[in-house]
Amino acid sequence: MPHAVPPASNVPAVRLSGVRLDRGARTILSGIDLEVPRGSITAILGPSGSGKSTLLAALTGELVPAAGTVEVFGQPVPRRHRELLALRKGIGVLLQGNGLLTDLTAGENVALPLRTHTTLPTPVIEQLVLMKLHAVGLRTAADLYPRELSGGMARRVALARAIALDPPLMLYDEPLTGLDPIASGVIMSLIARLNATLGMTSIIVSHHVRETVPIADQVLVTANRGIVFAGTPAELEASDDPLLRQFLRGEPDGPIAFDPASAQPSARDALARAEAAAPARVVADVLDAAAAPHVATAPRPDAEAR
Ligand SMILES: Nc1ncnc2c1ncn2[C@@H]1O[C@H](COP(=O)(O)OP(=O)(O)OP(=O)(O)O)[C@@H](O)[C@H]1O
Repeated sequence: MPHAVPPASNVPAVRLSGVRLDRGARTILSGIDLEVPRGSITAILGPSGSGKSTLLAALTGELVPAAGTVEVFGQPVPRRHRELLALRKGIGVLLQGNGLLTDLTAGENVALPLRTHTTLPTPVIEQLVLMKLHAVGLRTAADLYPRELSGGMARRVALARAIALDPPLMLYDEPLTGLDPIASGVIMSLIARLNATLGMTSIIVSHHVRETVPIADQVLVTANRGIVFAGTPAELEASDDPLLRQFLRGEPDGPIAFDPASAQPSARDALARAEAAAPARVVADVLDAAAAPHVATAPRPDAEAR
């Protein structure tokens, strides 16, 4: 399979070189050079409309760059449909809308990618489903329907489904939208825990600066059609760049031209919500109560089966 991940390699999980991304006639991002090391967590922050989701779309091949190259695990993102599908099997995606099918139970939702993309026998799939639900602290929720789940539980089921095929790369687009502070803390802890335990690489697009930055190894900030910051959380914190300070403090005036038309939850709102975030201890208690002592890992279906 062209996009099987080499078992041990120094090739970064993601590499963009000289990338320009257009939407129609508009250039959304240009001159993008970045590397995402394997095993790391990268947070992509930035004002509304600055191109964070567009960047993710380039990684999944949904958006073809107008210039430059995008590589995932050392392979250029293909354009041919068949090869693109193979690539996408190795990329788990969690979107803010969850995308759970309402007439299927939590377990059936998690089983969906396994049934679609593998030829594993049903008892094995059932076992894998339980392991994935166990990994997000919801083993006992297998028979519940989405309407019977809280927002936080539904997000965790969606996460279990996103990791069903053991993707080496996970993309999260606003994983905290609509969640209360405690559920947000649980999700962020799970993302960090799964990344470490399952040996994945994670990229998180988020407005939730305070919750996202602490679990990140690398932070990227998009603004003004480019990446205006790439560094560690400590470097972000220490930066006195007026543009970054404006964004992090949610100030409306400054070097970032906020587009009022696309002013969704402003950075200020996001920071205000983040201020109310649950103390880490509460989050840890919830996780400990919900999750098992360790995250179960599933045997990776072989490349042919996927
Ligand atoms: N499918 C599309 N077709 C045309 N324009 C698009 C499409 N998707 C996004 N855009 C435009 O591209 C720009 C960047 O959008 P994008 O969603 O990448 O920003 P973002 O930083 O993720 O924003 P937000 O934080 O509000 O989600 C916006 O002006 C948006 O209107």
